[in-house]
Amino acid sequence: MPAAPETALRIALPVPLPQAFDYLPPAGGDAGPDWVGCRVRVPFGRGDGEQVGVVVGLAAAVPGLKQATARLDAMPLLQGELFASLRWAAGYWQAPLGEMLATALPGPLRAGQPLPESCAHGWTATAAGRALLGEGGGRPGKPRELLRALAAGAIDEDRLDLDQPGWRTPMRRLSERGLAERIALGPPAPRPAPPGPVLLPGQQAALAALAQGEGFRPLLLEGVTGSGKTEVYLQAIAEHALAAGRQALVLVPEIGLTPQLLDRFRRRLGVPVLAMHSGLPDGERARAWAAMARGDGRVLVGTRSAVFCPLPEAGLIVVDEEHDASYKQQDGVRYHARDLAVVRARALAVPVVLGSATPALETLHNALAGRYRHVRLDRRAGAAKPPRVRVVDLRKRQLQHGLSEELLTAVGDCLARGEQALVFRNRRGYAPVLICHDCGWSATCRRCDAAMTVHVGGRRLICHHCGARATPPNACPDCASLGLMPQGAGTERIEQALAERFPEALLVRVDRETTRGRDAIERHLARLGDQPGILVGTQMLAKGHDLPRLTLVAVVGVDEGLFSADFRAGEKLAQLLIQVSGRAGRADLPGEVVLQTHHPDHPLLNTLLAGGYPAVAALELAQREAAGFPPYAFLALLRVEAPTVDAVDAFLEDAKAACTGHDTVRRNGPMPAPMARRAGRSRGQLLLAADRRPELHAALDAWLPVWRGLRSARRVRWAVDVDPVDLY
Ligand SMILES: Nc1ncnc2c1ncn2[C@@H]1O[C@H](COP(=O)(O)OP(=O)(O)OP(=O)(O)O)[C@@H](O)[C@H]1O
Ligand SMILES: [Zn+2]
Repeated sequence: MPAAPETALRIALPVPLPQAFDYLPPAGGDAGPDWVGCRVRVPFGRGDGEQVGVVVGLAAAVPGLKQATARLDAMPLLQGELFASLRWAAGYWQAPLGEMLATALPGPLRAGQPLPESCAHGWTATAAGRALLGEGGGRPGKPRELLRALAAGAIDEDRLDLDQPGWRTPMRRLSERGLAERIALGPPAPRPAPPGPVLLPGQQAALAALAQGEGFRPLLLEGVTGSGKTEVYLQAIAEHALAAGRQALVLVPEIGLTPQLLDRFRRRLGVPVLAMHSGLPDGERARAWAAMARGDGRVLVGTRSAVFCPLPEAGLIVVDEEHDASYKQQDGVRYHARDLAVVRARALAVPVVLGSATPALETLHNALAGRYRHVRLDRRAGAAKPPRVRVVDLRKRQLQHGLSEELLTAVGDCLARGEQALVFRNRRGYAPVLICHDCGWSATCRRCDAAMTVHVGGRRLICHHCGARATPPNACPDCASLGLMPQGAGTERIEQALAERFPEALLVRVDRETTRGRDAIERHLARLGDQPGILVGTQMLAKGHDLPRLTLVAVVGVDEGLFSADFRAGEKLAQLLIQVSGRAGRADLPGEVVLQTHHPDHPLLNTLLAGGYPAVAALELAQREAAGFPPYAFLALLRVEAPTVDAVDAFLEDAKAACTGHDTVRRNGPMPAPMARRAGRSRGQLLLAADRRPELHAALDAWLPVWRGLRSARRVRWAVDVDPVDLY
């Protein structure tokens, strides 16, 4: 009888439990250091349940341990800097290590599939296949059709997916008969990279800041829209990655990863540029991950989760639009991709560029404190001039579906010049609320503390928080009056109003209703092309695409943002206004921005108009400091939800009572969440704040285990959000 193994594998599993689990190695295996970082399949839970986990260490074997079923990697999949950074991330964002590691892996790897080959594959006709083609290609049918397609040369599998749907089965038949074979396609030949423009002094200063010194070099590149930040990224990649034989990672916000951008990178860099975003099939994402892990991939451009890519030969990390909220994951493991990117750059000892026209106040604060180098690009590159801004005072004005006569005239003039206008309204639907003109009743969601949005010209009510739908009543349920009226205007109503006023004009609406799927924005914009016309849309249009004929941006409904309770509201509103305004006049045509408001004297608007974003940032920073908010304090939010408010309150009371010691950490609450009911569940929270980050983390490390053990925790769902971006 073989001796029982003395060493067990310590395995992190993707389950919401803080601890790792010990297993014996699979039959015939000896646990040793070469297992660490490899995936294993293990029995877990009841019956024949299984999980794929990652070996995170070794432990002494004790009697009664179960045995792992299989080792899935011969070589560690997670190692070195990436493994260390993920451990750090799990600790920082208070996530179980197993969940953090699972979050970091593309789907197929999480499910236990082998690391895919990093090169693309294709199919080609064999000699026998070509001989058969010479004789006519055999019997008619799908296999013959495919074989004919291969006559001209190998076709890669991505292409086949596009052009020959359902090709795999007939191709297998061809391959079984020895007529076609699968081949690895080598990397495409490098193309000569065309030289970029001569850099402006600001751009040169940015590159010089990166070139200066060694190791970790964080740079805040604060450049107004169109000032040439992307040009800086491109040259920095060429210099610090490609010319040095190293890799570059570029993070972009979800809506910023446009085909236009990828195309620009590919053309200018002359090497293959891998992409990673939510629109790609899982297999493709795993392949990009594998290519970077093996060092075959040189440049990866991706959204939030691309921050988890292995960078064994890292040379540079870029985070574009670093202030963008989409870098923060809002459920599951609530990590922040920008912050992790900076941590990784430090661990990798490489430069990192954080670029934005409107930097997050946290980032700006780091730059002002001297922790980051800071280069400003104050002017647009090329011929484009900054747009002229006009504020339209709405007080006592007649409005047509939320639009003032000034705004409509400006749109009309723009169309008459043969140019394009963007009417921006960050609210989809027909109207934000349906009210009774006689008694003030309004239609609210039965399951949420929120008004229902009016859609389809008033024929449907939809809750934007839980998706509930309802038919509007014919009469007011409270007073039976027939005077029910949609109040305010969303994109749908604005589109209608514009169509009435400009019946001849080409109108394109871009919001979540009209734009499903990744390519939908592209298709909308292609429909508009270079013709005169009007775009109506939400935030989706705030950045990304270059629209050279767009000269007017009209902003409708900024006032909600001026009076929000959210401590970040001012920052967010200023960022949005600047991003949207930046769409006007990007080429040689001058741009104009029209801003409608009932509060033309609001300090935020005045500061923005007089001093731009830097002035707003200074104002907001002073307010944050006075109020003890980030970046001058560090926050963690305990979020709780349950079917009943009693369960929520009971847990929060217990959790707060368990917050012992750590007196420098302020406990605010328990209190209801700003939206106290959502989708039929009650929501509450406890806000923790500290002046120093280590104090906050020490408290969390002490309290979380206690919270987990509370009886009242069983009746609720709860999560800790470290550095929450919003308090909802
Ligand atoms: N040094 C330069 N000389 C001439 N043209 C330039 C220069 N740098 C950038 N440009 C051009 O100016 C335009 C804006 O540049 P770029 O896209 O790099 O700016 P950006 O700051 O990244 O823009 P955005 O804020 O939209 O992300 C582009 O058409 C670009 O080709
Ligand atoms: Zn609802």
